[in-house]
Amino acid sequence: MSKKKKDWKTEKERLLRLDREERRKEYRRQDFISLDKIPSWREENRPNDIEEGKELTGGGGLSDKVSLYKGDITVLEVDVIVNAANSSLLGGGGVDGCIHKAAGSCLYDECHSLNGCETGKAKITCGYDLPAKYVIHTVGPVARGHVGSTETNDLTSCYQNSLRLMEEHDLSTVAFPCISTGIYGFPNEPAADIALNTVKSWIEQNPDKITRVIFCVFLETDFAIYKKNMSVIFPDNDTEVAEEQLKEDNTSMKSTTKEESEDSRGKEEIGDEEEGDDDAAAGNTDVEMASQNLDEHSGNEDPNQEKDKDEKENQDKDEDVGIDGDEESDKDKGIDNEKDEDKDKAEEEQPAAKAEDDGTAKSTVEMEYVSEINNAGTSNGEEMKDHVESSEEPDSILTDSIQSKDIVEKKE
Ligand SMILES: NC(=O)c1ccc[n+]([C@H]2O[C@H](COP(=O)([O-])OP(=O)(O)OC[C@H]3O[C@@H](n4cnc5c(N)ncnc54)[C@H](O)[C@@H]3O)[C@@H](O)[C@H]2O)c1
Repeated sequence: MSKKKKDWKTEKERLLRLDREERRKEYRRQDFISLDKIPSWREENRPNDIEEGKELTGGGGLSDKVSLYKGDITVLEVDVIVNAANSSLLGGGGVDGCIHKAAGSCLYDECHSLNGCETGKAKITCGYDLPAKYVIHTVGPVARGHVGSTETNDLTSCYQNSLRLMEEHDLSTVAFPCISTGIYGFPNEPAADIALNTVKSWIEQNPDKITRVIFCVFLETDFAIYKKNMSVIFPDNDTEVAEEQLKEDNTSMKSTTKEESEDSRGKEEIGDEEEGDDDAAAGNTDVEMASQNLDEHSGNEDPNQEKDKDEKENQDKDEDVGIDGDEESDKDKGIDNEKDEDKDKAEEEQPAAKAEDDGTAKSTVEMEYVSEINNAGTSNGEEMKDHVESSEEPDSILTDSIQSKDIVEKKE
């Protein structure tokens, strides 16, 4: 006898009324990680001071408000985790797949009511069975290894819009994955630079609005990049040398980025012409703010009224971008565009993430991403346990990860 399907609005209202202790009983997994178990960047870099019993001097600065965590974002007990979603918001693979599996089917149902999301924008839902109270879904740019001004603006908007949506809901602890650096192919280093600098600027402008931003990395590559960059971008209050290093790095970064943008300008100008036409038609701008008026007690206001034709065109454009893992199949589009099928049918047809190598540039990025994923571990060096347990969700995503592992084995 299958479990009675829960209505997402009722479930959301019930869960958001619970206090922490009561909510903890509802987490799908009990091996969650509470915030007090995650050291701030400053604490992480002054362990010997703590050992020697020294009072941590300074503090209250930026490095107290950020953390670097290596592991599965779905175990973090924070106000909100950010999902690197696709424009359909109907799940897929990678971190999106993990979050949907860990949150349960109500997440899919609430996402289905949101009618998609444009690149660079963000929408918020309840966290349901996750230790996080909420999930902010943002859609990163499909970079495929190239970074022009559009990709940079779109990724910056993902972080800005997520932080502003968090503030609108009076939330103060948030965890970000490495948005767009997986199947969307945004190079890891510039993506980390955008993430760290956008978050830094936002905290400097809203110091009292944030308790902690956790950069949740999954791959060894990202862990090394963030560790290096954070010691420069979030220096300890009394570490002068980092400022000097920051100036040097910025100079070198500027010249590299300048070269890169000159290099990609050719590609981008072509892209812009096409995109310009679309954008003009769609009336979209890369950094336009997205916010969603949510009445927490009655669930989401239906964004359909506000979703105009342009946004729909833009959404279709996203779907045409040809990223297999994200493209909704025609059947799925049928669900979206024609009539609201019941959940079971929709669930069977959730877009299955395809991991097979289709020979495009993306597969190089994906291969790197997949080969590294097997060595992911937590920030304290423990072997990464496969935190995400099976759920009533279709196991297309599970197949996806098995497939991707097969690819790695074959490769080896
Ligand atoms: N990676 C895949 O095989 C795959 C396939 C289909 C769709 N997707 C997803 O990819 C699209 C978005 O691309 P993207 O590059 O922004 O996202 P992504 O491909 O999920 O990669 C973003 C980052 O998240 C990391 N990551 C993966 N699992 C976790 C986890 N449990 N906790 C923390 N971090 C994790 C991953 O290593 C990468 O650094 C969406 O369509 C979404 O559905 C991924």
